[in-house]
Amino acid sequence: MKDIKNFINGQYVTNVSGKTYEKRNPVDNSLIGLVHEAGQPEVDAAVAAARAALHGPWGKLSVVERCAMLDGLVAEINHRFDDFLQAEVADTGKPAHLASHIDIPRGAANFKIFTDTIKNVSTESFEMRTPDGKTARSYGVRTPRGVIAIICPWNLPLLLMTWKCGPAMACGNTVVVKPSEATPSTATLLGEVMNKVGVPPGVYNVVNGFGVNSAGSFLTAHPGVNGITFTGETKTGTAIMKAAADGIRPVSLELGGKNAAVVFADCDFDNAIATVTRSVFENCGQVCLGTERVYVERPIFDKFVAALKVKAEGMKPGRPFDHDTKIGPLVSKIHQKKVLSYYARAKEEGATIVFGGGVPDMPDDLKDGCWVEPTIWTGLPETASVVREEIFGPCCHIQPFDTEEEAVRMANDTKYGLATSIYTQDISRASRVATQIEVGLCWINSWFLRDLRTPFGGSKQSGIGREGGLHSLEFYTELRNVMVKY
Ligand SMILES: O=C(O)C(=O)/C=C/C=C/O
Repeated sequence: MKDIKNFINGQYVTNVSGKTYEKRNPVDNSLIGLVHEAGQPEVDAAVAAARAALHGPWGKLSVVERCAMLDGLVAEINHRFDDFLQAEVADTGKPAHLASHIDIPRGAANFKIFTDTIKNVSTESFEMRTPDGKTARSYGVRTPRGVIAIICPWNLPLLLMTWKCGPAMACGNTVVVKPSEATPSTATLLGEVMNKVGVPPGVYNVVNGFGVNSAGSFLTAHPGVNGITFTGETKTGTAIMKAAADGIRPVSLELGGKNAAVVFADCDFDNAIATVTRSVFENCGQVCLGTERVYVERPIFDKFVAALKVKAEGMKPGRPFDHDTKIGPLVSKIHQKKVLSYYARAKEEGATIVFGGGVPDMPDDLKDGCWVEPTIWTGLPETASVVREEIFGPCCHIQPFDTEEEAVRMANDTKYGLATSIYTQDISRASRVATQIEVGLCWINSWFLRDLRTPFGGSKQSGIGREGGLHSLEFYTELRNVMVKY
């Protein structure tokens, strides 16, 4: 059984309270280990260590020296690929082939993109004539924002944590990470790698625990935190934004979504089916960019529904390292209960259940896992709960449309604005629709393709700010203007 501790000032520590909670494997509910819950004393210690590290050896490194150290981190994460893979799969239950193609490679790539970017960034400079006939020159200076609180989710634990740690540390900040209580292992393991490559103590800290009245709220309320970056549900984002207001701390928020796919009759049908299958069911539907609303032009509606049903039927659930496993469980019993409540709601509201809608019949040794069936609905109005609310499971509702205007109106009819995918071979229509849909990210004939230099983030209630490439500088640095007269 694992002993999952906090990582503060370069040391693995338990806590003053002695409080622990069980971390169970979502595949079969077996006990993975006990997590030592960080309380106010541990959060205070982590923030103090991060503050001290800003002014220690870390703060004295040049940007090139800092990026060289982080490149060592990239190599060590890749060297310990299997350790991260085992930890991530145990915490989440996701298929090993998914974690080994997405989660773990991105754990390293999320540092590399920023060590490549940050050391090549320049700042602006202007010259002006002064009223007394002399000259004045301005130049920009970027400095680290300070201590960054990183609150990250359970669906892509390593990916989404390093997507924030990468730019934060490359820009010279120090961090206190609060992983989801459901997935503490890879963030905690990363502490070993930080020590191995010589990242000074206090630069990277991990406090494990829950949100409300726990490590999460202690951290976001802490006056020693200079900025808060969060990926997760919109209602938690609202609470974090309120906490950040005290002390005027900036936030970078990537929140919930109710993402649409818009499929026109002229699409490459096989590509549309294959890609929508991924965007609905990948990671058991637990991807913030995933699709839960599918709009299909009427001439191909029946054909599309039938083809997606065949894909859902082929989604064999199973153990992560079984080669024929196509889909894993949800991350926890709590989340399984939430998703099944929406499955029941859809039935009550009169949905046609094309496929799924319940719990798959699993072998006895897996029956106690957090399993749900991949599910497809049709026949509901746009006002139905499963069409309006984020479920975050392997499910979607498919709605026919007759005109481009109708498709855009339905896709935009949501408080969210994270991601959309559009399927058509008419490039003019693709661009026309893509610029009308109110989201932060729009893929055409594709999904979840990621160029890490591009702006990433949500519109409306799906978030604030953009992270990626140079865009991360806005949140992870302070920009100072210096003027000299001569
Ligand atoms: O790909 C990324 O950088 C990213 O942030 C993915 C987010 C997925 C959320 O569930």
